[in-house]
Amino acid sequence: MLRNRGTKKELEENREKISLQNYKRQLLFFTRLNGRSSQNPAINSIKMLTHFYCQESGLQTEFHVLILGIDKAGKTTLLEKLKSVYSNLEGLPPDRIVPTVGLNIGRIEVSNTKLVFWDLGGQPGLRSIWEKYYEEAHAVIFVIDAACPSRFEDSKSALEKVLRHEDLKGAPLLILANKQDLSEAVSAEELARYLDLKKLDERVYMFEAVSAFDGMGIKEGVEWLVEVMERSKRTETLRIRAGVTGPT
Ligand SMILES: Nc1nc2c(ncn2[C@@H]2O[C@H](COP(=O)(O)OP(=O)(O)OP(=O)(O)O)[C@@H](O)[C@H]2O)c(=O)[nH]1
Ligand SMILES: [Mg+2]
Repeated sequence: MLRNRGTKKELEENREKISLQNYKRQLLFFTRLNGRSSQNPAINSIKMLTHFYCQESGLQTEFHVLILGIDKAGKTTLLEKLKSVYSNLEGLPPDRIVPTVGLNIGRIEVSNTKLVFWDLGGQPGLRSIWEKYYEEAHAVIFVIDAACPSRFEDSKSALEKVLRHEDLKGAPLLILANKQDLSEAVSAEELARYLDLKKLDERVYMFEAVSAFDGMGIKEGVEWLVEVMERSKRTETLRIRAGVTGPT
């Protein structure tokens, strides 16, 4: 009898394992469909179901966004502003922000999409750390001090190095011309002309004029990023990889 009870338990455990495997397989299939718009109502229903399924089971996609740029560009000030704009948390005021040495993390939710920001230090000696985060990043925000032309060259070469890296292949890129509250700041168009980036051809990207001080342009930039990350092939690749190599 004891043995029978054991067998029943084993059977139940097996059944659970199989249904979990099936569920994972279905999820993989659904996530492959997810992000592509379709004329077929059945496909759209599946996509909606997937969204609901993922949310209910805590498997809602979380996007990892790297905030890069040279030192003093305004990355941490931007992160704190993002927290104030999109959550109930009051971000640190600019006068309490110090140069970043390690990593600052910020979590926000934009129209039901969870975003995790990784803000790294931009001092020359710290830039070699950036690449450790590339593989897991869904997208990159590259911040430039638009009011400081003497440092545009440094920003350009740092950004070109980022774009050349294999681990960031296909990652959407949002380039921010920051500090627009200063009268000497150049526009996003002028900055784009100056940078004249050659490696942008096949990448989804956008230039946006922002001020991490007063929040100008931030919502437009972030909402664009969410939209492109949801449709991005890279997101699909990261999802599949997480499904295949994640815990069973
Ligand atoms: N006027 C103005 N100043 C800004 C803005 N954003 C940042 N700053 C200032 O620029 C300086 C650098 O800002 P941080 O946010 O620390 O820059 P960072 O890019 O994080 O620098 P690192 O951590 O060293 O890489 C600080 O004095 C900020 O107050 C902005 O939108 N407008
Ligand atoms: Mg910083």
